[in-house]
Amino acid sequence: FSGSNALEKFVENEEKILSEFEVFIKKLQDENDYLMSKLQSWKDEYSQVKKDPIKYINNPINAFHVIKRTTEDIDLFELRIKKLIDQFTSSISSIRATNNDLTGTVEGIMRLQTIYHLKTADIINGIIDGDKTNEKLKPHDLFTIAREGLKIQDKSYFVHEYLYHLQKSLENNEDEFDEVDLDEFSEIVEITLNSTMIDPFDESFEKNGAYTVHKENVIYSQGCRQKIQKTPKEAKDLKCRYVSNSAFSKIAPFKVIEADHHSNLVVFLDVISDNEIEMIKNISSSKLGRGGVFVEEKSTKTGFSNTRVSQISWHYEHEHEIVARISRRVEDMTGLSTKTAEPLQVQNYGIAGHYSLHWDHMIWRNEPFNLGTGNRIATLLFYISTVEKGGGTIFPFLKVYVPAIKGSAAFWYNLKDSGDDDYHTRHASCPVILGSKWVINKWFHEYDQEFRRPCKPGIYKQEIEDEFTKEFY
Ligand SMILES: O=C(O)CCC(=O)C(=O)O
Ligand SMILES: [Fe+2]
Repeated sequence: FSGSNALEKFVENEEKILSEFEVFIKKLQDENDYLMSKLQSWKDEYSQVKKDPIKYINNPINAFHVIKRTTEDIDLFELRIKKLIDQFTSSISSIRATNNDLTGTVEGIMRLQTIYHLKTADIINGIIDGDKTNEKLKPHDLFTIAREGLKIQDKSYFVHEYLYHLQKSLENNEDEFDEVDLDEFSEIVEITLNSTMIDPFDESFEKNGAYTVHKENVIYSQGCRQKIQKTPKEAKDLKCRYVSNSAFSKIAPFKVIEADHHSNLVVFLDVISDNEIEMIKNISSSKLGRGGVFVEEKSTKTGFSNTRVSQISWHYEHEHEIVARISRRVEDMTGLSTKTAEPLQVQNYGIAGHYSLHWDHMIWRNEPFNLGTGNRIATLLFYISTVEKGGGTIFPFLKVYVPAIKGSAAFWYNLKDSGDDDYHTRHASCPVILGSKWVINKWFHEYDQEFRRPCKPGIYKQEIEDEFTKEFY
């Protein structure tokens, strides 16, 4: 569920699963014939018993037969059926989705609801952020969503809503009762009623203890809903221009839109072709795997988290000519050296895939966060697909929303020219509502940029407790 590339495989696999299911049913039918004939001979034998049961059982051979029929013979039937089921299970085990995929997809739907304020009633009717699709949720779907929702933190508000709609449809349509296990249903209702509900649409910041987290979530939602924008006055000095940072780009300058002067955030247009994009996607497809994040404060321990739902792959210049070509281009675009940069990172987002607010640079300088060649001074982010709905990159503290448009690229400095953290560059990849999102990241390090971006004196701070924290949190 975490990448659209992987999701496409599910669709291909569904056809294979269908045909395996057909094979299985055919085998069950054959088995049915065999069992019917076995049943008949058992009945024939039993008709002997019925004539005179006491006389029958007093013969030790008959006694043996009764016992055998009701032990080993039954075991053999069970074994035959179990073997068929096992065969079916193993034939689809590597191509079916997992329970984890199911929970992840439900979590994705609820994430879209939380961030984009999508109403449960609309989702049930197939209305996705105002777009009427023909896909509706059936009562049993509501049951599954509610059950899976209970496994996810802070989603009891939606679980409650799905259950309410399920209850209503059960009342109106008696037939559907069969499809829902009512014992399990009442258990879920009870658990939900006993859990604390957090209203995801509550935008007041004064929340019981969870002040910072809550405020950050509200900012994330407001940013993705494009409610955080520069005023015309703040935007008045931003221009569109051509840049040429190298001999090559003097001949073919790049088109650039200035998005924010503070972090030199700019958006390049038409900097990677469809053909190049296809090549990149081809080399990454087989390498993509779930992207991780640091999971513990002040530790380099990484793991999977619902704050980053995407698949990534890394590519070195020697791997393929296209990687080297893009690496040369990023130097031309930015005027920075790639000598100390990280390999290209391709990232593919899946259902409601996103990357919540974060900084790209390391906010701790000491071991083990020292990258060896300085911190991540700048980021270049290519958009290699146009996302139908959602999926833009937000910089809420710069009041910038960059839409995901195929062929464009965002560039910004994570560090001030003093080398200090620029906390205002905190950014996020908004959840994809409709469509699929692919990006390429290039992270530049500080070393080797000495003459390209000379440093200036500044105050070096170890901790985040600076003016940014005071200003926003
Ligand atoms: O995909 C995006 O829009 C942002 C990705 C990002 O911030 C990252 O990978 O660090
Ligand atoms: Fe980032």
